[in-house]
Amino acid sequence: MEMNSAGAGAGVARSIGRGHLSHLPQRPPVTLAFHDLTYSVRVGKSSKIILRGIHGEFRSGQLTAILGPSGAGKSTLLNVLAGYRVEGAGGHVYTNGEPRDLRQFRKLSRYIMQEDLLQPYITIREAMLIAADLKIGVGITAQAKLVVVEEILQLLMLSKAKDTTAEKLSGGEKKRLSVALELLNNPPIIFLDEPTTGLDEVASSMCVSLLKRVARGGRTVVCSVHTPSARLFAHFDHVYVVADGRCAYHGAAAGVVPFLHCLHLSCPTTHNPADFIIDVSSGEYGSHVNKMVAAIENGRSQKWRDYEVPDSSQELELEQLNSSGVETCKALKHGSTAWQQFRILLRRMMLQTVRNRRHLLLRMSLHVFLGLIIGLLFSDMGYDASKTVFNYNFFYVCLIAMMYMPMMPPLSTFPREVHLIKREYFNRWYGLKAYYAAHITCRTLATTVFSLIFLAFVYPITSQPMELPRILMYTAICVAVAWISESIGIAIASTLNVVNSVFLGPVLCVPLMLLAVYGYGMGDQPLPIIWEVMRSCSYLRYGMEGLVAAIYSERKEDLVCPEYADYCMYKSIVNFLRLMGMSGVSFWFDFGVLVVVLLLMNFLGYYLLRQRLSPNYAYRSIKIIGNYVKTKMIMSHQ
Ligand SMILES: Nc1ncnc2c1ncn2[C@@H]1O[C@H](COP(=O)(O)OP(=O)(O)OP(=O)(O)O)[C@@H](O)[C@H]1O
Repeated sequence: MEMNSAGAGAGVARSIGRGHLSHLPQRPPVTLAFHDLTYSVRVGKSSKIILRGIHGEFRSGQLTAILGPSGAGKSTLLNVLAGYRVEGAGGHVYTNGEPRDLRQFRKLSRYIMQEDLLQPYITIREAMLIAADLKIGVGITAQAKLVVVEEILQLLMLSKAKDTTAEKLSGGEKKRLSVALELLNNPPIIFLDEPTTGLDEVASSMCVSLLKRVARGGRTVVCSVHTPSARLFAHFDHVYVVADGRCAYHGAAAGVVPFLHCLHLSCPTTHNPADFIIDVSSGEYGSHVNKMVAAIENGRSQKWRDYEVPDSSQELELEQLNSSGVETCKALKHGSTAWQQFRILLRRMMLQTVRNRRHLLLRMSLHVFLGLIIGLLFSDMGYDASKTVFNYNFFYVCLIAMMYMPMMPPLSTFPREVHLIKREYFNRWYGLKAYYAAHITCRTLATTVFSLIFLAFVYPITSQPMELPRILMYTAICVAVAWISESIGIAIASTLNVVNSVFLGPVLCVPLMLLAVYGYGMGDQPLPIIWEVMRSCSYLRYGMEGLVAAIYSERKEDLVCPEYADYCMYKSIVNFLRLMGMSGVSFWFDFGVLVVVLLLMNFLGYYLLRQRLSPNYAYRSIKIIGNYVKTKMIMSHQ
């Protein structure tokens, strides 16, 4: 079995070696160096040091592996170097010998995270073309983009699966697609967090071989790897071992065994050198970490760096790829304008929405089902003078349906989407404004269609007035409430995870629902100012007044008192409105307030999402205060 997989792996490596990336724009090589790098986090009252003044250098054209025992700080090092974690980091980072400008560096580097965050209902080919439109933009023709995409798919051996949607891809294919998407504008530095985790031996070998090939094109490729096999280990040009936040080895992969030998630690010939150095670093063979850190000077020593002379043919390839048409670093900005990004993202979101048939069907059935149930519960009550209060309740039930149904989907799906946006936004696929505008447009369209389906059932079944202006006004208020509720859902889900979002959303609705109807039925008697203020905080209140205004305002005729009823107390609409304290309601005022609330909620959602992706000083301060209060509360509780 081992033999077979080894053979397959070698075959894969050979075939990858034949791939080309000639159509990609050429970039200048970037060597990344770091001196005295530290990273600490606050844990309660104290701070925990994760990286302890380490040094190192990752060169262009080389594939670097960051190894180490679990919890040593590999991912943290990758996050800090990629600029993904900035707060709590110290030390100096240099690119090509110059101090790193983080803003500029983010344009140069791409970070492929451990999770395969892909759009599930989009095929590989579509995903690549969409990414090409976003990243390469209109600078090249559609035909040229196709060539670039085909070239990368071939290199990453994804051509056979190019018409398969991402949800159906194997683990290895998903990983390769993540890499392929980031290769599109040929970044000079690529960071990968554990690209082989979850892959079998052959898939891991294929993945690392292609990364080596990508590196050979003049890129700096750095990945953290969990216990690589001996064969996988041999692919790496450079190995950086982290042990308890310090550098325990920094040099050529082939130098690991001689390095350990110099420290009187002999790796048995049958042992995988990667396993051995990780075992030694984790203290399994005694306390040797200090010795290793001292020998390698916490990463400063270059002694083992060039232990083996690099292959000259590889050098040649590197030369060729970087010899002509090199674009400047500044060219690595967004490839498309905000308007183009909006259109491309909207197309992608529409595709996702339409292809998620099960979800669409579920939402549709739910709206039809609730439309029928609510309609039948309040059937024919629209003109019935003996049921005026029930009709009023129908308005309220309509609002609650229009609040919950659009709010729940973003609460459960958007937190995951935020992770995807994080990756794409961090890797500079698009601007957040374009994304948010496309997201709101796509969601709004779906919500409008579903709300109309719901209203198409309840309005006629409950015998509301069949006058066009009233129908339009009723629909406008319901749809506005649905949009606001959806925006609130998005704002909550922009900040919290699924569990907390799904808890907070419905809980938050309870006071909104209570405040919406508090004080109605007391006539024109004024409420205490505090209740007036609190009531005005619930957008549902404006929804309620808007619906009442839509159906009852300026209605001259009385409602019909059925024969079976002895007495109809609320036959006169004017009297009913007076009793409810709603005599002066104005549709346009309530609709106007709802529009303002809608705009505010959308701004809030955008602001929270932006802060989640790149928090500003004020937001960070609020978080620190929040954490401090939380810690205090926990401590006082103990
Ligand atoms: N925000 C944080 N708060 C507290 N501790 C943290 C935080 N981030 C990381 N750590 C700790 O820092 C150490 C290094 O974490 P890191 O994820 O970098 O390890 P790793 O080497 O990648 O581990 P693994 O191989 O298991 O993924 C761990 O002990 C982890 O618990």
